Amino acid sequence: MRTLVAGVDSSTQSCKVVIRDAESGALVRQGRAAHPQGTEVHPDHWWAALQEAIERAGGLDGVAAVSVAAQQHGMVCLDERGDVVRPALLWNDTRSARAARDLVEELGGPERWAEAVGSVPVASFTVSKLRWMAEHEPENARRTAQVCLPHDWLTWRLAGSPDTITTDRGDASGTGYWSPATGAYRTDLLELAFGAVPALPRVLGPADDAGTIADAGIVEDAATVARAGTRAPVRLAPGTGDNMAAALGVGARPGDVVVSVGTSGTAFAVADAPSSDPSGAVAGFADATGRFLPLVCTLNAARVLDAAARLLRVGPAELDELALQGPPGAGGLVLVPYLEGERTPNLPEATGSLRGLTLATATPAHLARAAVEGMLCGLADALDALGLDPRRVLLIGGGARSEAVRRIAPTVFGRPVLVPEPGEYVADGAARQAAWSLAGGTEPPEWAAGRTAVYEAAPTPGLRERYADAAARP
Ligand SMILES: Nc1ncnc2c1ncn2[C@@H]1O[C@H](COP(=O)(O)OP(=O)(O)O)[C@@H](O)[C@H]1O
Ligand SMILES: O=C(CO)[C@@H](O)[C@H](O)COP(=O)(O)O
Repeated sequence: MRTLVAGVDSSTQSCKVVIRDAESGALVRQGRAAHPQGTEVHPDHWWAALQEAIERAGGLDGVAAVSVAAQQHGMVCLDERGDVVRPALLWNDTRSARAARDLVEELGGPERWAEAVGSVPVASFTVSKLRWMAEHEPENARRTAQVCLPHDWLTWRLAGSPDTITTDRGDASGTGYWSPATGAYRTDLLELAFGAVPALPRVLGPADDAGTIADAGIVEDAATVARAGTRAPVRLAPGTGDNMAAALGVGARPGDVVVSVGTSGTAFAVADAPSSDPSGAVAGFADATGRFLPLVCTLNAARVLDAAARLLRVGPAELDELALQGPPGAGGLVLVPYLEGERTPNLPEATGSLRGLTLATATPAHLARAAVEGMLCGLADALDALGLDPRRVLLIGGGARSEAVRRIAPTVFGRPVLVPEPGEYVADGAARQAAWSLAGGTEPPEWAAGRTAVYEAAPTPGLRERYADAAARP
């Protein structure tokens, strides 16, 4: 009988589960469930969505190992008994913007942070959220005995909430108090931010053992339980942050840049050495293979398309049609997509804007085109900020399902774009990590890569310049 592995992507908008053959990587079954809206969410909702997604994927029957990847940075605080202290503040919650600015100043400037942990904190980082809580909710801060991240918490719940919580290098690198260069916590920075040092998860290596799923870890129907009988223990892999898992899922190699159009927009690359950018644009994360993952993140990606579709009262397919009908450059109409504030550039209080509106550009097609182009201009800036000359640019994430995004991306990026078959690359990366934890060894198992479509088009003259001008003058 073949061995199966399960990969979980507990990201901002939903939880996805894929079940794959551990040896070949072939997809066997999958399921998903929605997460609530909002930038603070009680972790119990993630737990409920995980159960639902597992059920929709046909349960864990035959699965030998599970790995959970999840949205990065979210602050999950637990009390002495392991109960959640308050709803988690997510990566896209910007109330901690001032706390981040204060922390940068208190340590002596952005260079000091980049040197210490590879990244300069912005509102998204866990360290900034902890400072916000210490200042605004002292009673919750006092009750906080442990701090962990979304994937740590879900893995721990699957294990039946044992004494120790675990994490991995990738997710730890998004806290702001763990150094990818030294592989150690900087509890001095946590103390600076929070005024105390709560217990922190143990940082596991890429294919380490994070325990086994407890019987109570998954809700299963009676028939499945009866079929399973005395089931072999289901191993838990370390899990990781969603971008780290995406890199593993898409098989990113040095020389590739991956651009993900999810709730966040990210551009990242696998690197052999740690990075540190004092400008704060590039976060110097660790990856899920023992390497590193310099990454630029925007707060506004696929939801810009959702917002444009809502304004135009159309669905995603019609938005695509409209955007492709609109002229390249949208006749000078520019949408600056700071709908949730922005992280790169660091403008947490910014709002979106529309420039170049004339009688001629006041059409649904121009607006749809400007929305896709504006969102992609933000990502092109992210790509440029990495400072690499990539061999391949791979486009993934929910937004890459849009034909307009796929066809317009090369006109904005000024280079060909490779689009892997639409899929759940974060969950796939987690599944590959689960297979790796079963097989052992120093590298993840080789799984056959799917088909990749190449999109090529001439760059649209003046587009990036008009966007830069509009973004600089909100
Ligand atoms: N066919 C489609 N066309 C355009 N956008 C799509 C399509 N399918 C999904 N999306 C977009 O995918 C987004 C979710 O992307 P996803 O990567 O799953 O997000 P996350 O992982 O952050 O929860 C939605 O906001 C939606 O805009
Ligand atoms: O904050 C970051 C990266 O630093 C985000 O990329 C989050 O990890 C959320 O990811 P998605 O839900 O958009 O995939």
